[in-house]
Amino acid sequence: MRVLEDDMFPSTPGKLPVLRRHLVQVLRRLLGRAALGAPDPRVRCSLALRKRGDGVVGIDNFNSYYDPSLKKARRSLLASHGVFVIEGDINDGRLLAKLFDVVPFTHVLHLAAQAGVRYAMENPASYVHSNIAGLVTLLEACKDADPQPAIVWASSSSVYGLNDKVPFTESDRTDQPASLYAATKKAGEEITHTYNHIYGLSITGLRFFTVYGPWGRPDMAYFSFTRNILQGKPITVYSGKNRVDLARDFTYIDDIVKGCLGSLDTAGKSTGTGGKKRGPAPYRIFNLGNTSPVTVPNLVSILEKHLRVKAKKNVVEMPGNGDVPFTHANISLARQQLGYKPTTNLDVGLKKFVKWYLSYYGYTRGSKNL
Ligand SMILES: NC(=O)c1ccc[n+]([C@@H]2O[C@H](COP(=O)([O-])OP(=O)(O)OC[C@H]3O[C@@H](n4cnc5c(N)ncnc54)[C@H](O)[C@@H]3O)[C@@H](O)[C@H]2O)c1
Ligand SMILES: O=C(O)[C@H]1O[C@H](OP(=O)(O)OP(=O)(O)OC[C@H]2O[C@@H](n3ccc(=O)[nH]c3=O)[C@H](O)[C@@H]2O)[C@H](O)[C@@H](O)[C@@H]1O
Repeated sequence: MRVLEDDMFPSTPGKLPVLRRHLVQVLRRLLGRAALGAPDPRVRCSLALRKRGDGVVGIDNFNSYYDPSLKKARRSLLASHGVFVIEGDINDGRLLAKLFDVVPFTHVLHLAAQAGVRYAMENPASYVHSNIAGLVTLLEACKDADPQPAIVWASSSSVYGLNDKVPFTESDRTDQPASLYAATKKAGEEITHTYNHIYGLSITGLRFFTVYGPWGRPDMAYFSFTRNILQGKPITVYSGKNRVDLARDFTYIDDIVKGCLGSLDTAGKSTGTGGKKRGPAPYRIFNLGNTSPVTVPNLVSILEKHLRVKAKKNVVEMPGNGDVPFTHANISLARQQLGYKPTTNLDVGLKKFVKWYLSYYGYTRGSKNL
């Protein structure tokens, strides 16, 4: 669905005025209060915002990092709830400028990125394209917009890198990234700080900790393990040095959504106009984790229980591929300032994921395929 084609937004007044007026009317009707984001924090945040009456427009380039049909299915789900997702790249400054020209966005929830820690060794340029160049293009559009929106965006727990002080606290050092992905997210934190400092953009960076759940990302361990286990294929379980288990502070999508909405609601206004700062604006960074790390072998056991299938495991020592041995969030700051309180443990969250997975991919319990 290409709802908003580039040429539907003439910069010359008078060109296609009727279409433009019509679009403005449609979008204004839909957008009481708008958030520009991509769809799975994206899908869930968009739906939660729509449910409470906010208007939402998304943008996604539907790249093929993983199966684009899943991305398109999310878009259909969103469309059925009145959320438009424009097919476009955040590096397209003209498209963004025209969008901001038509819609007075109050907030931007920026979740588009090249995600994945290990893929950065295969395709480093994609991280620079989306997480650095794309971020700057988006910030330029926000800085020039009138009104300037408040920005909430996804950083990553990976910025803690080789930090071994647990739990990870926002003030801990983040200058030892273990992957290019982490380095681009850390760069994003510095870049957004600059736009806050010079142009008065209100910025909130959220360090998500290994997010999982329905409609999630097929490249992530919980998702690819599920696929392989159901297909009878082996899974590779990484371990640390001397076979120490790796652990993650796995965080359920609905908890992340609550943190995102809490951030949007407390963001505070941007203070610039005409590309000039008129006063100080908030710059905030929060951990959004679950605060109870689980080892990867435990993740596998929980999946086996809900799938009712035994995994074929190959345990190999973690290759030097950008992984870190463990993550663990201190969420005191988010609790105090956003009212963030995760409530879903990994067992409950994976049960919901497995239910969605079986239904989405057409498995029926008791039949030949399961
Ligand atoms: N899932 C996690 O565990 C996790 C943890 C920490 C941070 N994050 C961050 O949260 C955000 C959402 O992550 P996700 O897991 O839903 O990933 P995802 O890959 O499912 O979502 C990112 C979306 O952005 C789109 N995109 C990428 N580059 C783009 C570009 N240049 N222009 C337009 N669209 C583009 C992709 O097509 C994709 O649909 C990302 O910023 C990610 O780095 C995720
Ligand atoms: O929290 C974050 O910031 C990061 O969380 C996840 O990264 P990661 O924790 O590596 O998530 P997975 O790829 O799902 O891996 C989870 C665990 O399983 C392990 N794993 C992964 C893949 C595999 O085949 N085998 C395996 O044992 C990893 O080493 C890791 O310990 C996301 O993929 C990143 O985009 C995100 O930024």
